[in-house]
Amino acid sequence: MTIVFDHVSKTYDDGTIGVGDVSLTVRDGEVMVLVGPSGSGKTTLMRMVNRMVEPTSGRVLIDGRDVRGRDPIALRRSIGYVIQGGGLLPHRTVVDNIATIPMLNGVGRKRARDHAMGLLGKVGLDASLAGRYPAQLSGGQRQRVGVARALAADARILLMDEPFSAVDPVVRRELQNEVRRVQHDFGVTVVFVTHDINEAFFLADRIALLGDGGVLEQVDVPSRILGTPANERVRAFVEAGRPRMDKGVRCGLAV
Ligand SMILES: Nc1ncnc2c1ncn2[C@@H]1O[C@H](COP(=O)(O)OP(=O)(O)OP(=O)(O)O)[C@@H](O)[C@H]1O
Repeated sequence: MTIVFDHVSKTYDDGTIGVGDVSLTVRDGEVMVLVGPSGSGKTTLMRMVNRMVEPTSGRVLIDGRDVRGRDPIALRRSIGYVIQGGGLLPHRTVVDNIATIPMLNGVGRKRARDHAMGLLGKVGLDASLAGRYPAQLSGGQRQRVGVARALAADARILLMDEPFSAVDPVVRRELQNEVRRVQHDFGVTVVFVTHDINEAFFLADRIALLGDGGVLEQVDVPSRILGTPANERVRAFVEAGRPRMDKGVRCGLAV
C-alpha cells in the first residue's frame, strides 16, 4: 500500500512542534526508514498513519484514501504496529497474543490460533514456544512475537517504532534480516523508526532523514544519503553514527 504524507504538521497542545511541514511518499512494498536525532518527530510522523496522532494540518493518504475518513479502531487493527519490547499482553500466551487481533476482527478462535501457529515459523520461532507467556521469552523472541502479531491480521502496512533498540547486536541483526525477509515474503509496506543510522542503512530501501523542528532534511536511497548528503546537518548526522574505523585502527595500534 502507498502512504502519502501531504504537507502534514503537528503542534502539540503545549506549543511543541512535533512535525514541521512534511511531504513524503512511502511506496507500495518499500521499507522506508525514518531516522533523525531525538525529538525530530519520527514517532509523531509515523503515528499519523494509524491515527494515534492527528495532524494539525495536512493529510495522510493510504492508497489515495484520507485516513481521517476511517474509523480509528478499524484502521489500527488493519495496520501492524511493533514497538520496543513487542508490546505483548503479559497474561496471554504467545499463540493467543498473535491470535488476538484476528479474533477481535471476527475470525473464529480455532482458525485464528491455527494461523498464529503458522506465523510462528515465519518469524523464526519454534512452535514449542506457543504456550509460553511473554515473561518466559528472551527479548529477541518477544520482538519476533510482536512481528508475528502485527502480521496476523493480514496487515499490508507495518509500523515499527525502534523495535529492536533493547536487544543485543547479534540478535538485532537477525531481527533486521527477519524484517527484510518478512517484507519480501508478505510484500508489506514498512515504516521503521530508528535513531541508528547503521540500522537505517541496513534495512532501508529509502531513508527519510528528519532534523530538529520536525523538518525533512533528505529522502533518498542509503547510498545517496551517504554519498551526497543534502546539507551539512545530514552529513554530520551520518558521520556521527558511522563506525569510526580510523579511530579503531589507531586504538588497536596504540595497545
Ligand atoms: N504528547 C506530546 N505533548 C507535547 N510534546 C510532545 C508530545 N509527544 C511528543 N512531543 C514532542 O514532539 C517532538 C517530537 O517527538 P517525537 O517523539 O515524535 O520525536 P522522535 O524523533 O520520535 O524522538 P526519539 O528519537 O527521542 O524517540 C519532541 O520535541 C517531543 O518532546
